[in-house]
Amino acid sequence: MFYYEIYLPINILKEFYYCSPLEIPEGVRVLVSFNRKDMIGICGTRFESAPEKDIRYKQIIEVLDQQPLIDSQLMSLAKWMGEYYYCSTGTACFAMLPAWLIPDIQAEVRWVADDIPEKYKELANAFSEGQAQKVSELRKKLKGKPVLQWVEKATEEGYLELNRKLSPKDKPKTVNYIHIIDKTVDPNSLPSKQKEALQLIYAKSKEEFPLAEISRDVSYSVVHALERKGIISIFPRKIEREFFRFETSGLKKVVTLNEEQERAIQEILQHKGHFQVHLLYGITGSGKTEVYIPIIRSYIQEGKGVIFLIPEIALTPQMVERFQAEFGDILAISHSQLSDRQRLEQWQRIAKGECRLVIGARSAIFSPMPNLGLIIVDEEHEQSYKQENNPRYNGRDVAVMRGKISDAQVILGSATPSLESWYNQKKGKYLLHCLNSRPLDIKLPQVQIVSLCEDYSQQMFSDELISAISFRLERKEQVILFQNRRGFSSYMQCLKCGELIKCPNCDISMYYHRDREEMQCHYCGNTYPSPRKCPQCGSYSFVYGSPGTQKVEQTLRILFPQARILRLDSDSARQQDIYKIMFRRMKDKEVDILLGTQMISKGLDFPEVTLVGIVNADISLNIPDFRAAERTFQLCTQVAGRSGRADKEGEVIIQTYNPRHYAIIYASKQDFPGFAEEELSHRRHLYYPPYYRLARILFQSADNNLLQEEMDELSQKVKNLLNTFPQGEIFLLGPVPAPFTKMKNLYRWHLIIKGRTTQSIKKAINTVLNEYKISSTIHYTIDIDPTTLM
Ligand SMILES: Nc1ncnc2c1ncn2[C@@H]1O[C@H](COP(=O)(O)OP(=O)(O)OP(=O)(O)O)[C@@H](O)[C@H]1O
Ligand SMILES: [Zn+2]
Repeated sequence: MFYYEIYLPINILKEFYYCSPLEIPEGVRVLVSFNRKDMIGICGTRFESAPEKDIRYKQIIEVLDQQPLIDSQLMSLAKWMGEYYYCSTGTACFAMLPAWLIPDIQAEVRWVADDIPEKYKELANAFSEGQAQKVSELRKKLKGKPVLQWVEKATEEGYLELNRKLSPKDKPKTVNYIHIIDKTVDPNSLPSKQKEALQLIYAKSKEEFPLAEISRDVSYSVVHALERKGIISIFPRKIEREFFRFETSGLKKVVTLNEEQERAIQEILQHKGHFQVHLLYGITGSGKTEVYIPIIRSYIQEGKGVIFLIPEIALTPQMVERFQAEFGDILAISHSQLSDRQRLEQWQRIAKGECRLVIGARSAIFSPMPNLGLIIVDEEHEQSYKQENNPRYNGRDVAVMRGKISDAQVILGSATPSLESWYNQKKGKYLLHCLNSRPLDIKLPQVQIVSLCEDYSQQMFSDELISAISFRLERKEQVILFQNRRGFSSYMQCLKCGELIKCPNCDISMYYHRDREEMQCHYCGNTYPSPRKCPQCGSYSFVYGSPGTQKVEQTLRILFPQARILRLDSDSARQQDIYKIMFRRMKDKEVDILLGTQMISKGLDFPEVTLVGIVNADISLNIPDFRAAERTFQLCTQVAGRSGRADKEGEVIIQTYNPRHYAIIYASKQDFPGFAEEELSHRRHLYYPPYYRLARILFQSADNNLLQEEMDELSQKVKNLLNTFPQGEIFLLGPVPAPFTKMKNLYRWHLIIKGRTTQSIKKAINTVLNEYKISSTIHYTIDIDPTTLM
């Protein structure tokens, strides 16, 4: 008998062992029984004898694969994640696999084929004519047989039909099409709206096309009127969900690299073939992509695999487009629009070595790429690399670890590197490569800081910004305005009694969204119609909080009635494909002013944008978080970098109530090294990262009294904890109520641990969790290297 550690998809930090007479390779799926329920797990380490003598181990019920789905390198990575992030190795393993590979044991299957091949005879016999059965029932009937393996294969081969709970993306999609019946009608004979619509339809010069193509310009009722007149028909058509592609010209861009780019490529390729982390610091618009491409090509030519991480695929179409043109078929694009089925297919193509380059957001770091040689993390400072639910990992840090395990080269690139990476470079752990200028002698934009303090209190736009916008509009150039707050206003308060409209679940003021006339909680998503009168005193007059993009848009439309304005934030982004549309309209110069939240801060490269205005730079500065200055510097520098990227000289105006804040001053000079110097000295004095490591234990409960009692007790115990460490080895903050004291109906407290080393942090966490028995009714989560402490 052999004994195996099995990794289960549950977050219990404990080892689970099962036995089997078979020799099972590490990394294959197995079926086991856990708490009397069938569960799929991943097979781990094998032992020749029982880990503990007096325990009777349960047998592994079924082995699902011959070959490991998780290779030894990814398995080492999963184990490291388990150790480092305090998640179970199982949750880490399952984060690496496409959902389709995790069979639903409660699903129903039906025999659908007419013939029965020899190999499935037994399986087919277990079905009565046309009847559906649960996989678990089949297992009972066919005891000891590889039922799950059969079911998976027979489904694949079309003998069985598995009733999966399909995600919406897997369901076939139906869209309305327009079919032109009568091509001879004179549009002028129709009422004006119908006339315009028909002109548009005829102009398509296609007999059939999706209604969506004209739905921006024509209302449905008008189209419907044409249908009633028998000129056109509207019919639904099932369409394949197409694989996500951006239209590309297909033309490779040819650039002559400048000296700095050449040097960076040379320096990096000197270390080719081995683990080494490189930090590519290049100012905005310096052409980092052109540095990545030859390095990637050089790896691919040698038959090695490359993983390229970007923060959010939908927000970086220009990058994807460039890569598509350059690498074509060997490129796999991993993004959230893929259906489970497509994700599986792509995963298989990568594992087979058909795709040598993967581009995707953080989870692409788990791609089963054989012979991995290079990992690139673009915009490595981005918070979106952090996963905020289990396993709570940071894609950038996992990338570095995967590079180490696979002996691959790692490049972290940014115009505003994280202080962690900058510090590692200063210590010599990472190698630094700089791009200090834009190619073709293109100058950085002129930046002006405008103080809102005296002259403009209460005003959204300064005279400086207004006249700069007018100037650019006159010259038919484009403007980007940045306001990092969505909605209309940050709160709504009764003028008479002071009642603030709060979220009942979270006890936080709700945002007012004028477009939908509703109040929204930006933390839990709760919404309700905005009140006409105060729910407390019945008065009809309200004051509104700080303006969001909707309010800015309203003001802009009054100030510049002629301008074509496009607002882009996650409210407007709900309309499908809005980002793609924005991209095209900006390129075709159908937009004069693009207004948006941080969604527009990344990677945009439009040659006609010559003015960037930051409406209020203080939004991110006022958050009570030690990263506030860093975030503000990053956002301001990145947005400012969208201006003047081609031959027309650019300009930036930053409006702020903190004109002398170092984050804003350094951002106005695009001086990252200067900012880093100053910020690092603050961090050192306050024992924050990168000098100390940070961990946060968040305690939550629906019962506030119970939570408080437990936390009082914990703070007594925690006092002793400090004495078990040498002085300065760790620092503890709390337990105290978290800045958001209540969220989604749960009360929240946290304990923040700062430690000089990972080991000290671990020791402290283990003591708190294992020795200070905290009531099991209190839910806790551990966040290592948290990006937010709210
Ligand atoms: N050597 C070069 N000659 C001419 N144009 C170049 C050269 N290198 C890059 N470019 C162009 O400069 C623009 C900016 O390049 P890229 O988008 O790679 O910059 P980046 O460093 O990623 O900037 P950001 O961090 O601001 O997104 C692109 O349009 C790119 O095609
Ligand atoms: Zn809420």
